Amino acid sequence: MSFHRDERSGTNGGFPTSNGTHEGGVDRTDSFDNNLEESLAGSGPDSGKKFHEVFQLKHGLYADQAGANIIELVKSSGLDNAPTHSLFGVVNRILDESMDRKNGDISNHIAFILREVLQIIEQRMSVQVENFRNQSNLYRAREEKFNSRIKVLETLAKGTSEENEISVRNLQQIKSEKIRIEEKRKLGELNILKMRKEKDDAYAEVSSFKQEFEMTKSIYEKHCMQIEEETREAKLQLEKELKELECELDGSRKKVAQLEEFSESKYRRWKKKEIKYQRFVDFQFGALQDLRAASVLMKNEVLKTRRRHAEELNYLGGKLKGLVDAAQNYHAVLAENRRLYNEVQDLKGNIRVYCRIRPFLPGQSMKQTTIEYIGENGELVVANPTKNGKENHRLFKFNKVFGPAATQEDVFLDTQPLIRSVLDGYNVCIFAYGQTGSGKTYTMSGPSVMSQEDWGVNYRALNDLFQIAQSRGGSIIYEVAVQMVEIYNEQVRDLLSTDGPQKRLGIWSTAQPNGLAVPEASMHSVKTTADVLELMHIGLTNRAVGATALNERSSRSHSVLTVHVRGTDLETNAVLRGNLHLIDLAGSERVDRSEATGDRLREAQHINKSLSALGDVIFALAQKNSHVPYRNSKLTQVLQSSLGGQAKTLMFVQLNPDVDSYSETISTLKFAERVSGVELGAARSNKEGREVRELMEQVASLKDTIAKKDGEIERLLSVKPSANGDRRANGDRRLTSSLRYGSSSPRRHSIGTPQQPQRIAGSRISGMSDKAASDGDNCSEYSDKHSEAGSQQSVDEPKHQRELFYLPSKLSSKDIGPSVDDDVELLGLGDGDSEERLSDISDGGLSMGTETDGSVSSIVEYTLFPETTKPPEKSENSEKSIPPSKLPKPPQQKLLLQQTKTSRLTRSAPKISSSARKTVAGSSSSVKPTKRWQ
Ligand SMILES: Nc1ncnc2c1ncn2[C@@H]1O[C@H](COP(=O)(O)OP(=O)(O)OP(=O)(O)O)[C@@H](O)[C@H]1O
Repeated sequence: MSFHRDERSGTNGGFPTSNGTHEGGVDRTDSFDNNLEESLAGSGPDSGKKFHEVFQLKHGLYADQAGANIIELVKSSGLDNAPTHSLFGVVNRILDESMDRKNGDISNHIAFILREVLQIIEQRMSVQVENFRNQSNLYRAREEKFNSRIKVLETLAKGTSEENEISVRNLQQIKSEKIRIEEKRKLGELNILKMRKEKDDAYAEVSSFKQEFEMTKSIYEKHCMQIEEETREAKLQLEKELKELECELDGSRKKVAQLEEFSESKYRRWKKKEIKYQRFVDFQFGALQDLRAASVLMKNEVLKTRRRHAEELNYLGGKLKGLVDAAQNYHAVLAENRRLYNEVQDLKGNIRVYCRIRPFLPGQSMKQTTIEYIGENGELVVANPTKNGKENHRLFKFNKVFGPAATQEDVFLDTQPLIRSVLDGYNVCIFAYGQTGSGKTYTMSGPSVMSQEDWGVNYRALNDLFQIAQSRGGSIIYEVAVQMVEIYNEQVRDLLSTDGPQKRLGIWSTAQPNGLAVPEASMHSVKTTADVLELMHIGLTNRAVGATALNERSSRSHSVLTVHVRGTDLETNAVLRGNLHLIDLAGSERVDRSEATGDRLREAQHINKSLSALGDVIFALAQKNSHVPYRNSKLTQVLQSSLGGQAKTLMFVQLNPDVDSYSETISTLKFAERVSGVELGAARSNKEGREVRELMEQVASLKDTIAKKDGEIERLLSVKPSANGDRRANGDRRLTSSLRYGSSSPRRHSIGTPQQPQRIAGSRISGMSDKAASDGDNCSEYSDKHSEAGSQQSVDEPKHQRELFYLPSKLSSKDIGPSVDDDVELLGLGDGDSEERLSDISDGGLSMGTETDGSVSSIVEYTLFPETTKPPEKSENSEKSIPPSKLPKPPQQKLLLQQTKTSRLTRSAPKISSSARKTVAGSSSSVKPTKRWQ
């Protein structure tokens, strides 16, 4: 549907203009459009404006073409002024688009526009109809007017013909005019009809618009309702949330209120405090002022006091200097004390032999004892109760003899001094020797570690060591570590190894200054006795034990516990190193008596061999041999650092009093007797320091001087003519002897100095065993010389039975008397060669004191100690030797003092003084060579 101009006629249908005149042509057509536009505009500028405003408000929402057109239209002329056909065009487009889109939102606005457009069209239509009605009335009025004129004119015509003719012409004109108007009227009516039709069509179209609009509206309303519903729900939700928020807000408000209240109260409190502090500060300030004043006073006072103190300090300084000097002296005195202490130990002898007799064990009460007498000063008389005869009794002398009743403590009391020496930097070796079951383990370890009373030397020694170390803590800091090894079948095993004693260990070939003979053996630092107990428990558990006929749990190995002590002097930083070897030797019984065979026999052979080597070493040391056969057994290798001129040695000789063990007892005692006669030289502390070096140098120069003088004397003596007679020669020799061994000369020599031995070659010198002969080239060389010397000196004994005698240091030829001089001469003491010969006594000249009949095994022939050897006693007991009248009188007067019978020294000096007797006392009372020495 569209409104459009009649282009063909170019008219607007002949409608009258608004001013009531009939205007033809173009003007009238334009006036229709103008009227229509006017009518649109006439519907009210307000409505157009309103419409325009609505679009102004909403135009942002219309992005479609229709909206754009409308906007364009409204912008250009306003809706009210828009031509009707434009309006219809707009309406058409809107409807087309709304049909396509079905958009509720757009339809709403379109509906609004359509309503506006339709209202405008209706208004225009009604205006048009009104116009047409007015025009029709106007035409009717004109028609009536013309009709009245006609009547007038007809009247006039009748009056005059001329006038008539004019009137007729006018009339004709009027009639033609009338016809023309009539035509126009008819055309107008036709136009009206046409317009009415158009109007009906427009109405129909509008109604369809309305329907569509209603539909769209209902959809839109539904949509709106839905939106409203959603909005309501959202609103409810929001209200709910709002309420919650309000609740929270209330809570927060309350909290804030509380906080505010709290902070308010705090603020009040702080305020109060501030006031209080302010007062306090004011008060303090006041006090400070007072103090300042007081401090000024004090300062003055202090200055005065300082001056006074300085004076006093000067005074005290003077006094303190005296004290420091005294303290230094104190240290010197302490050192001197220690030196003297060790000197006393030295004087007691660096090798000591204690004999301990085991009591009979439960069940042995009926047994006969071999112990006849135990003297106070170390005498021991043994006898075989099954045999009679005076010669059956034998007297031995040791440093100490502990009877069966002696307790562990008694034994340790005499051992204790050596422990202190370890802390002074000496090497100490304590070992127990004796046949199986004689109590070696009992003495060294004790029967049980549970009670302190039972503790043996080992535990007590270490306990003591810790105590002394602790008491010296102020001046010397000690570190103690232990190693424990076992020598079994000539194999060294670590008893404290965590892997058990399986691993064989190597040992140093030469003695190490740190005493570490077995470097591979694990070293365990110990701080308390408890540590030691724990370690020794492990060690004893690991120790190899085997069963023998003599002792069910007899140890068949040597166990060596080595305690390494390192002390650092806090004042001088000097380092002291001492080692303590505690050895529980394997049983020394004869192989044949132990009924050993197979493995046991092999064990026994190894044990015998190592004990024999021990004896060899001790005696090689005694003789100051240049070669000491340490390497002949693992035992001597391990003990090397503690068996020598620099060490102190203590041997426990363990005896089984049972008569069945008599021969073992004798054998053991002979070995011990031999050892007790050995002088190893003065022990030397392992103290590293300038002092020691200086002393060494001093000693060396002294030694040179003495050697020179000795040489001179020898030379003088040798040039003296023998014609001076024996007596004179004797006198010279006496002089020599006196020079050499005079009572004023010290018996022991200074630290580590290889001294000329103070000894006399005896009439019998022990032979050398096969084993010993094999002890290196040196040994054989020495043995040859030795044999030669022996052959020269032996007078009434077989060549192979040679003996070595020692003259006590304080025993001068003068003391002994002429007869002793004779002996000295006889023994070749005055002969320069004698020294050499003495030192030539081979390493192998000694052996363990095991007796054997030689029938069991050639290995046991290592028993090399000659029974006839008579070493002099060298300990302090020498000086306290028993006078003949006080010699022990064993019960039943069984003891026969036969020593003079076989001892050359005593035999040739029957009236020898007590000091000479002590030599005798130190040897066995009965001397009889056995086939072993052949
Ligand atoms: N002085 C003593 N007092 C009491 N009992 C002792 C004493 N000496 C040793 N015994 C006991 O004698 C027995 C043997 O002692 P022990 O085992 O010490 O001998 P051993 O010489 O070490 O033997 P082995 O050579 O087999 O090791 C043990 O039962 C021990 O308790």
